[in-house]
Formats: sequence, C-alpha cells, structure tokens
Amino acid sequence: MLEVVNLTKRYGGLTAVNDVSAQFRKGHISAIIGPNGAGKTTFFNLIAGAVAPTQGRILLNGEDITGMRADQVAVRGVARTFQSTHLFDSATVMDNLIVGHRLRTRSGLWDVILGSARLRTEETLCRRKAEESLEFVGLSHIADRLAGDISQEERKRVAVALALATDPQLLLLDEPAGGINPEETVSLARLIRKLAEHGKTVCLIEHKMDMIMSLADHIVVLNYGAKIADGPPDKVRANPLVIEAYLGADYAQA
Ligand SMILES: Nc1ncnc2c1ncn2[C@@H]1O[C@H](COP(=O)(O)OP(=O)(O)OP(=O)(O)O)[C@@H](O)[C@H]1O
Repeated sequence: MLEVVNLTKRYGGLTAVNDVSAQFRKGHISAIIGPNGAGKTTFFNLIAGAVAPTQGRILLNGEDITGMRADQVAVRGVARTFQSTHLFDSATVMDNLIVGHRLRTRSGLWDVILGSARLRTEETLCRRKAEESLEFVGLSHIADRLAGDISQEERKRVAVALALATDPQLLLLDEPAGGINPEETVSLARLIRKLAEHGKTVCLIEHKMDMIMSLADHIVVLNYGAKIADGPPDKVRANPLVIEAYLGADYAQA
C-alpha cells in the first residue's frame, strides 16, 4: 500500500535519508530500526509530507504523493504519532480527543461564528469518533480523568486514539513504547497488533528490540541514512551488517 522509491533527503552536505526503496504491505506491521541519527524520523517526515524529498518518489496505494503537504497526505489516509505526546494536561482525556478530532475536521471560522448546521453535525460526529477511538485503545474508563493525571502508557494510548481520528489506512508510530515499562510494553504491543488486525497498515520506529522482533512482520534497517537490510525479523537479526551497525553480537545470539 506504501512504496518508496529511491527516497533521498539532503540537508546541505548531510544526507539524512539516502536512496531508500521499500514496500509496506496493507495490514502488516513494519518497523524502521537503526542507530541514533540513522534517518528514521526524517523517513517518517518524508512519508507524512512534513518535509519534501530531495529525490525519489512516494506512492500511496499507487498514487504519487511525493511533495504533497502534510494535510494532503493526511486526507489520503496517513496519520502519525510523535515521540512525546502533547496533551492539554488540565483538560480531560475525552476533551483532548474531541479537540484533536475537531482540528482534523473541516468547519472553518465562519461555521463557528454562524453556528452552522455543518458545525453542529461535526461536533456530534467528533464526540462519537472520540468515544469510539477511546474504546478501541482501551481507555473508555478514564475518559473523564485529567490528561495530566494519566500514566505514560495511557498517554501513549491516547496518542494512538488521536491518530485514529482521520480513519487512517497507514499509521506512523514514532517510538510508541518509549519511556514505559516492560509490562506496559507488552500491552501496548497488543494494541498495535489490534490495529493491524483491523486492517490498518502500521509502520513504527522503535528501539525496543524484543518488542520489534516479536511484533513486526517486516523490518527495514537504516544506517547513516541508507537501507542496510529489509526483511522478516529472523532474517534481519541474523544479518551481519545489522549486527555490526546496530544490534551487537549479544543480541543476535540471544
Ligand atoms: N532539519 C534538519 N536540518 C539539518 N539536519 C537534520 C535535520 N533533521 C535531521 N537532520 C540530520 O539528519 C540525520 C538523521 O536524523 P533523524 O532525526 O532522521 O535520525 P533518527 O534515526 O530519527 O535518530 P534518533 O533515533 O536519534 O531519533 C541526523 O544527522 C540529523 O542531525
């Protein structure tokens, strides 16, 4: 469903992403791994339309989306989460979701001023969507809690719920399990699997190798911006280039 071809991003003399080609299949979970500074976040920024590539093409369901703006890419079914989840801590979880979903809908200033029918319909729709996505991520029971009072793992789940606002086909998750404990990591992995089971294509950046190896169908390894391996977890963890650049011999034998 997503294909990148010879994707390159240069910042002056530095090549953050270097001639990367890869395919991401519908309903699969793919992981982008690699050392710090390997180009993983830049890769996400390119797909999401946050930065334009220097070279190469990005195809989403066969449509060339290269160089489109982030909002144009989002409308076509791509959503993302970020390493840290920014929420309004003094508002409830539900209000955060309603606001998040609201920002992703169409009413303009005039609709708000005139209290248009479209605005009212959208408000109802936003609340319903917010409730649905909260239920999907397993957080209905904390809808009325203040966002500032919820755990780090719950924040990670809220981030996924926010990303679901646009009914995305492809979710780009940047370190979804960053900063949470091993038990919570297992439970978050279950949520990611559930996304795929519901037909979503998932692409994640993650440093937690145990999680990735048991969760991902497909792994792309970046090093200094270039792809050094691409394949199923077993094949990738046994690849000498990956062991040398990232995993280390201890992990490969574990
Ligand atoms: N806007 C920018 N301007 C200049 N250089 C940049 C910019 N964004 C990223 N870079 C550089 O591109 C390279 C890749 O960075 P990127 O953040 O994509 O790596 P990463 O694999 O996501 O790293 P990490 O795991 O630390 O998040 C780095 O050397 C970084 O300094």
